Amino acid sequence: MSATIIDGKAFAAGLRERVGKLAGEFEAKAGRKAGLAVVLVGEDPASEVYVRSKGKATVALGMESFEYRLPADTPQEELVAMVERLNADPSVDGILVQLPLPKHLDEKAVIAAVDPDKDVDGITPTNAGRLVLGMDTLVSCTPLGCTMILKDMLGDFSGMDAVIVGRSILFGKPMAQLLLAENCTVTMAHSRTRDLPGLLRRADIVVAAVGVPELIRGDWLKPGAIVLDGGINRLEAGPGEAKGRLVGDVAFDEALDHVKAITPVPGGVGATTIAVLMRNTIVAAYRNEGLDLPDDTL
Ligand SMILES: Nc1nc2c(c(=O)[nH]1)N[C@@H](CN(C=O)c1ccc(C(=O)N[C@@H](CCC(=O)O)C(=O)O)cc1)CN2
Repeated sequence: MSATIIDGKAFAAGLRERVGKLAGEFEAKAGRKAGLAVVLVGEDPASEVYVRSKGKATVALGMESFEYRLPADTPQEELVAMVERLNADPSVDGILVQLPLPKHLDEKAVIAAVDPDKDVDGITPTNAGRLVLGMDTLVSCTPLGCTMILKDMLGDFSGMDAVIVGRSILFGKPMAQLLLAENCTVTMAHSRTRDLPGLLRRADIVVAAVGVPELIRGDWLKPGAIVLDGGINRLEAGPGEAKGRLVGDVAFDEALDHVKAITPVPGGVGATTIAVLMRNTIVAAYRNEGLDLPDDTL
């Protein structure tokens, strides 16, 4: 079987174009640009890259970017105080605290300090609860990107068996809620799951977000499955390589022989994350100004 390789970059480009138009219309209506504040604590190299890309994308789409870089030893109270200042700032529509935070910080308490109306990560207790209750809310970017891709590909996927590997607050848990809302039969697998190959062999949809390079082998997958790989794992650099290769949680080359469609790494669901963040920011901006979003294309 020759699988379709799902192009996350093309999906992201289309979404960015729609967000850019809405950002221009927002500025004309509100008399100001929509604004996204990103807070980075410490110097994790991957986080630095993501934060820089978020700032660039925000500006490129005609929105305002506010970037805050705090030292790795920032005390909890200082970080929470910064979040509270951003909550009160009317030029800020979206707030994102880049994760992971340094170990001494209480991640859950910091997230809980974000105003749910500005929570463009969709992970405050209020927004996580709203998602569970099936209410309209801001939703974590990568799982929302996965759901948008599935809707584009399949339209209706009611009744399909979906297995999610990984139970993080940013990915696995919101992904499960989104697939439940689409009437999938959802199973969550994780590090203590006893028979992962057995579960996966029954899955029409597999979403991997576990952070273990190429954990999921091709012959664990049901023929004709759709695989969304959210793993971004950098392998050790080989001889003569400056950097190791990026691979997902699924053994991609093996999977190609089994599945109907699969996202690559890089260029798959990870590549949609920042475009969806832009989408969440413009949605938050319209809502925060009490404006109706002009169309349904987001
Ligand atoms: N507060 C948050 N923190 C983190 C999130 C998040 O959604 N909110 N997600 C990840 C990191 N992340 C954004 O922050 C992110 C991950 C991946 C990509 C991306 O563009 N991936 C590319 C490859 C990138 C590369 O070459 O390294 C791809 O998969 O094609 C963007 C953003 C954790 N933290």
